[in-house]
Amino acid sequence: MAQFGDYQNEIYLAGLGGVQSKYPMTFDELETRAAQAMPPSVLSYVAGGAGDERTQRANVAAFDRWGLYPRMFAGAAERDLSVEVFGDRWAAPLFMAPIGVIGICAQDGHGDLATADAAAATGVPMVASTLTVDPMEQVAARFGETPGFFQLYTPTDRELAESLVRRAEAAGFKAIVVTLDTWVTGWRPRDLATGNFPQLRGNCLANYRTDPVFLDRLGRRPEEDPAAAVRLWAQLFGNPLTWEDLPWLRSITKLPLVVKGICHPDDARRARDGGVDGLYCSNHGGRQANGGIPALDVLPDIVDAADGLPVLFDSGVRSGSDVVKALALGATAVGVGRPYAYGLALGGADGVVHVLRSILAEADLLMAVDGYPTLADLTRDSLRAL
Ligand SMILES: Cc1cc2nc3c(=O)[nH]c(=O)nc-3n(C[C@H](O)[C@H](O)[C@H](O)COP(=O)(O)O)c2cc1C
Ligand SMILES: CC(C)CC(=O)C(=O)O
Repeated sequence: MAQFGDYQNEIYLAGLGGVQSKYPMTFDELETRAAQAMPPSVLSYVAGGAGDERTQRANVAAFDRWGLYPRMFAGAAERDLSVEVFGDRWAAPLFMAPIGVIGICAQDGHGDLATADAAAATGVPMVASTLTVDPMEQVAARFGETPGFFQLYTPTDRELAESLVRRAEAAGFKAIVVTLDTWVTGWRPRDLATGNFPQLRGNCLANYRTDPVFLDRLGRRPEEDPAAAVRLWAQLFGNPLTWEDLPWLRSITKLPLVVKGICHPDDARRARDGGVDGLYCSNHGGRQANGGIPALDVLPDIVDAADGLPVLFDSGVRSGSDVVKALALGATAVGVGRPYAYGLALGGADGVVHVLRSILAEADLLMAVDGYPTLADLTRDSLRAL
């Protein structure tokens, strides 16, 4: 049976044949090399966070406070990392978190399509942002057999929101992920310093300029007046939802509904009671609020409050061992964010595939050497607080 850890052998065999991997093997080197490959404003957009980025750093550091117990005589020669998520069996509990305007991270500007290609090649699902550079239908068409989710930034115009969701359903997305923490962007000093953040807007309109409701509101073709399209987008972009809106959100799709940004157990309980199908514990990678709590620290409380509902998790995941720890703390599946954006900057779809395969290989080999043959073997008791 093929195992994710086999990627290690491939790399060693290539090395024996005199071919060294063209991609970095650690996150730090990945970020350093990607930084050289990206235009400064794109780099500051991807790498930066809110305020002095304490929460962003704390997300990463939180993983250091847990250690995995090694278990012997466990016979983990073969591992099964597969997991069922909303009726689909994924080969591994890993997915690509939504990254708005990810297209601009690729050298050719079509990073959404390249990310979808990487999803098809690896079986690792992509959560496509509302803010893609290419329309969602084109992104979804590249998924192959791999399921994909659509992430909704809920516009103030309900009809527009419903239209985006209808299109996502028709395009074959398997779930709707509504992001609750970014109806306005947080204070982001790096973007403020480059002053280029607004330019991103021109690149993130694909799903709007192809939407009948948006076009109706615009009243003319976007090419006729691109600035007007950007203005309308900015005006409609973010809706500060309240609990009163949850029944409406629930009503606009038959697909599984997941809410992203849940970091308090009371919110988790209330969302569960409101009929969502999954919770997504994330603090947006520290890009929205600084001075917050590392997402990993609240994950166990969210899992308890979820009371059996699937819990997706991201924020600070940099390696396979991070993935294993988040799973042991109860995540159903774990999201990779910035690392795959850097892979994209270095090698397009191929670079993303390398990042995902490396993370999966490390997770798989850790489960092998530490004696955890299946995900069910990973529990909170597998971890010791350091
Ligand atoms: C450049 C960038 C753009 C993002 N855009 C979105 C987005 O469009 N929608 C969304 O829900 N989250 C977005 N996020 C947040 C990610 O989904 C995820 O929560 C975050 O990257 C996790 O933090 P990490 O990358 O440090 O692990 C974005 C993150 C980055 C780095
Ligand atoms: C353009 C932004 C609103 C996308 C986003 O969610 C982010 O930058 O974190």
